[in-house]
This record gives sequence, C-alpha cells and structure tokens, in this order.
Amino acid sequence: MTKISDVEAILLGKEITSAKWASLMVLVRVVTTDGRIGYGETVTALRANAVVDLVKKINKVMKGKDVFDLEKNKMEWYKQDFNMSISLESTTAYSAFDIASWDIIGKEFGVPIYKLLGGKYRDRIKLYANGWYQNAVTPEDFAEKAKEVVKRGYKALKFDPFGSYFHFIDKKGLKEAEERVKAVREAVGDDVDILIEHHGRFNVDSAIEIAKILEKYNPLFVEEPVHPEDVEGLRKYRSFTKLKIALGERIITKTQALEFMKEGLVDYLQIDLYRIGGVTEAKKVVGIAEAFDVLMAFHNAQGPILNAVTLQLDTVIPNFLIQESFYEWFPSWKRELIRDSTPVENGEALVPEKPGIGVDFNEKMIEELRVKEEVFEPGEPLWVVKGTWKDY
Ligand SMILES: O=C(O)[C@H](O)[C@@H](O)[C@H](O)[C@H](O)CO
Ligand SMILES: [Mg+2]
Repeated sequence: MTKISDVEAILLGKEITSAKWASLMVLVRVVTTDGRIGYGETVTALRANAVVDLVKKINKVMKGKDVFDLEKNKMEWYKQDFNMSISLESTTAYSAFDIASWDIIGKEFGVPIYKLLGGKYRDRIKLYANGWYQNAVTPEDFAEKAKEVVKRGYKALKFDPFGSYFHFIDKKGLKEAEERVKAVREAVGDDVDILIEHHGRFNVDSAIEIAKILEKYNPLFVEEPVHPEDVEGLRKYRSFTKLKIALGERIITKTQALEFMKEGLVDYLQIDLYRIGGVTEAKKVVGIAEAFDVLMAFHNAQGPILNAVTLQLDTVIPNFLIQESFYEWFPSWKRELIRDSTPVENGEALVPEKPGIGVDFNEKMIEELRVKEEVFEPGEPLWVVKGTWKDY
C-alpha cells in the first residue's frame, strides 16, 4: 500500500521574467512511507504564502492515506475544508497534491500516466505560444516579436493587445489595440492563428466595441472577453458576435464549468489542472465538455510540472483543440529543473514518455532555488506579460 508519509510545499524562484505571476513556483512533493516521491505544482500570483499554509494542512489530513485513493482523498479534503469549492487557495493546494499522487501512481506502474488515462490519441501536441511579447508596446514591437515566434515553427500565438486599459476602453485604446492586432496579423500572415487574450479586463460594452474591430482579423478565439464572473455580460457578448469564445482558467469546480457549457457560452474550455482539482477532476470536466462538443485548450501558464502533466492529458483526449505553452519563454531554471524533458519542436510538444507525469526531476536544484516566501510589490499587474502595461 503506498501510504502517504509527507506532503510538503516548497517555494522556488529566481529572476522575474515575462510571466511575472509565475516567477515563483509552488512545488508540492509527496513522499510515501516506502520512499516513493511524486511532484505537483500550483499557482502563485499573490497567493503563494496562503497556498503553502494550506498544503501544510493537507499534509496533516493525508498522512497515512493511500496515494491511490484519489477520489476518497479528494472527498476527505472537501469534507475537512468547508470552503474548498469557493477557495482558489484550497483547490490549487489540493490540485498539486492530486498531480503529485498521479506522478507516484504512474511511477508505481513504470508508465507515463497517459497510459492510465486512456492511451495515446495523438503523438504530438499542437501548441500556441504565449509569453513571447515581453516589453512590447508599439505595433512594430509586437510584429517583430511575432515574426520570431513563427520562425520557431509555431502556427499559433496568443497576446493581450490592450496596454493599460481596464474595465473601459476608449477610442484611443481601441485604435492602439487594433494597430497591434493588425501589425501581428500582417507579420504572421493568414496561415498562423492569432488568439486575443482579454484577461477578463472589460465590461461588456467595451468588449463588444473590441469585438467589432477584431472580427476582420479572424482570430482563432477571443479569451475572457468580459470579467470572469460577468455571466450576464457574456450572454450579451455571445449574442452580439460570432467570434469563438475561450475561457475557464479561473474556474475551480466542474459545476462552474457545466454552467458555462449548458448555456453554450464557451467554445473552447481552458480549465487548468492546477485550479480544477488536478488530473482527477480535469478528466471529468473533459468528459462533460465532450458531451457538449466543447474542445479543450487547457490553460498552462505556470511551470514545468504543470506543463508536463497537462501534456499527459492532451495526449489522451479526443476533444482537443490546442495547448498553451510558455515553455520556450520560461526562465531557463524551469526547463533545467526537469532536465528539459518536455522540449518543443517546431511549435509542437512531444508526449513525455518517462514514468509518472513524464519528467526527469532535478532534485539537486531545489536548494539553490528555494525562497522563503512570496514578496509582492503593487505596480504593473502581475497577470500581464512583463512590460506591456503601457500605451503609446
Ligand atoms: O491565459 C493565460 O495564460 C493567463 O491569462 C495568463 O496570461 C495570466 O497572466 C496568468 O494565468 C495569471 O495567473
Ligand atoms: Mg488567460
């Protein structure tokens, strides 16, 4: 029996790069009584210290439990933490524990976990690039960086063209956003997909004004066009435009995901394994999405463990659209931490074949990367790509 002996959260970090929210990484290590080790990872973005504290409580609850009892363990945490289903901190702490549990389970059978989740539907995972436009402000900046992405072989790239606008956007903001989108479209041509990230910034009137200018550039999808909790606004937006809507990175339960799909408010679902409840819950949401003919485009904006485990699920599922990837724009320590075991080739990821989540974890790097706690300084919001919260 693979009894749990320890669940530990370790904060890792070094330099801040394009993905400021992920300059820290909450690594969760699960160890069993017979010395098996599994790794999970979870969110930071202002909450790392709270998440670390919750992992300490998960440790107390899970000691002595069997790492294979995924459903029973989840229900136990749900019972213990009265606020799990309304708490990002709790669901992300638990998600990392679930991912680490799957890592151990795969290693136990000596297989990558995709073999336990339904086998290979695809050998290579089509990616879209994110994180590539650090410090881009003018249309020329965006165009030049977009060309670099295409040179690397990507056939799709995502960016947020809205500078420092939030909630409202005015004529100047619309003009600047359009000039950036036009410049990228012209730089990459019609055969490369452009995906427009709104980061849930806008009220629906502003989002509709933006949709009017975006339609001519034929984006693959628009992401979080309105504030994430603004369902009324999303209904109005949906009735106004034919643009495909992607959302879901901030969804933390399958019930929330169901609500959006029941009303046909989402075309591409972007739940993230680190928020939804790990592999165990994500797989259930994929099944619900399949029933609604919704395709998956998992959010994946944190670190190398989350990237690897997401690729495991991408490999298996029939209703797959495309996978987000910051991998080539991570700080190098994030690739070194897993000995670059999930390389990108020509804008595609290969399926990681090592047992568990499929990475070769470099334990020795933990001590050099360990940090005491997350330090937050307000200013440019953490959630934009660094150096882009500017207008011109
Ligand atoms: O689609 C995405 O990758 C996300 O919106 C990122 O851009 C956010 O900044 C990050 O998820 C914040 O935690
Ligand atoms: Mg997003």
